[in-house]
Amino acid sequence: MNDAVRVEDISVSFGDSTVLDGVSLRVPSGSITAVIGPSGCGKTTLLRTIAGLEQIRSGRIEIGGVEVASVGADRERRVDVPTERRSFGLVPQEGALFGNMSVAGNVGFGLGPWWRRTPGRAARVSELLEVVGLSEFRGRHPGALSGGQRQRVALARALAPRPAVIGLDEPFSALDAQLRTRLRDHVRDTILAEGASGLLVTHDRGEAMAMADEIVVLMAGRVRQVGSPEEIYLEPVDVEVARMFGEVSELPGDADGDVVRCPAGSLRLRRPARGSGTVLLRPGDLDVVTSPDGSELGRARVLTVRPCGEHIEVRVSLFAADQARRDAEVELLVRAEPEWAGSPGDQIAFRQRRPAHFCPAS
Ligand SMILES: Nc1ncnc2c1ncn2[C@@H]1O[C@H](COP(=O)(O)OP(=O)(O)OP(=O)(O)O)[C@@H](O)[C@H]1O
Repeated sequence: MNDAVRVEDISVSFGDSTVLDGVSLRVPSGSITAVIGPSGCGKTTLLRTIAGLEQIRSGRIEIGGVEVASVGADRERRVDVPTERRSFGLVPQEGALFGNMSVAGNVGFGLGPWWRRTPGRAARVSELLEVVGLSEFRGRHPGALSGGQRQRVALARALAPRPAVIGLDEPFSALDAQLRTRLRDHVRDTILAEGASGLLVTHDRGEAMAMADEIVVLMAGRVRQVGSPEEIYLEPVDVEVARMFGEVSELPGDADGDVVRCPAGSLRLRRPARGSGTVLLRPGDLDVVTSPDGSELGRARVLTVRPCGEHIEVRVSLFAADQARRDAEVELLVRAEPEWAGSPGDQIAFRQRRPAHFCPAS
């Protein structure tokens, strides 16, 4: 598959400070890649650099198979295609629409200045308003739209000139949770149906996991991990990435091939490993045993019970093997079926439901 975006080993600095340090990533054509990372890790800078709004100090960038930026090892700038000639449509944070133009005017602006009579301009604007479901709002001004509608106008404006790639910068951060969830699917479907690919930057793991085919974890200007949402959730490269992608229990362990010994017992591993390190358990990795059948790993005391719809999340405390060392108590998250009726203070048995993930000590 061709890549809609290919970023190779780019570095970007502001004065003395290096904000992106040897970053590489790709967006395969017809897919969406999300870049996720904590505030200040360089997400917006990365998007602006691909768009041509910041310059690289080294590396190279290709969009739609065309080299748009490149700096050689000798630091000589070889290629630097201006923003408007890169096939990249940027949807900035909170849309950044023109308040004095109508919805149709904003979308048409994506095709170039209004006085330029691009052939088929009116038809393309109508088509896009239809696609984003805003045909009846074409004459309105952005001030009279909801946050979600404004984002859809911003997306239509970015899609207007048929770019190879749409870059989305925290597109839903100003919207409420319900609307955010609905718009995710709509935006993903629209981008792909228009034949474009997407590069989403966000700090919201739910957004990245719901929208992206591939996730790039960026930390302090460097790529820490690249993988599918499932890989990053179940096999994070380290504890920091694991925590970023949801609740996780961290236990010290000693791995020996397919098995790791830890305070929760001897657990099967997803991948063979050796030596000491940290066992990372997602809530769905262990579950509460309601009818004992010999597969139990151990017993624990219930601390808290949290119903989550499809299942119940139960925080438990393991009984320290050594009764003299009560301070060695370990907390774990386990999952129970919705019909389970336990409460804090109860004793439960638990078993392993899914192989565990292990990060060797570095
Ligand atoms: N034009 C600039 N001049 C100097 N420093 C800048 C400039 N733009 C960004 N920075 C710095 O670069 C770093 C990365 O900023 P960037 O906005 O890319 O991060 P981010 O991951 O998008 O953060 P957030 O999630 O908070 O938006 C920050 O330390 C920021 O202060």
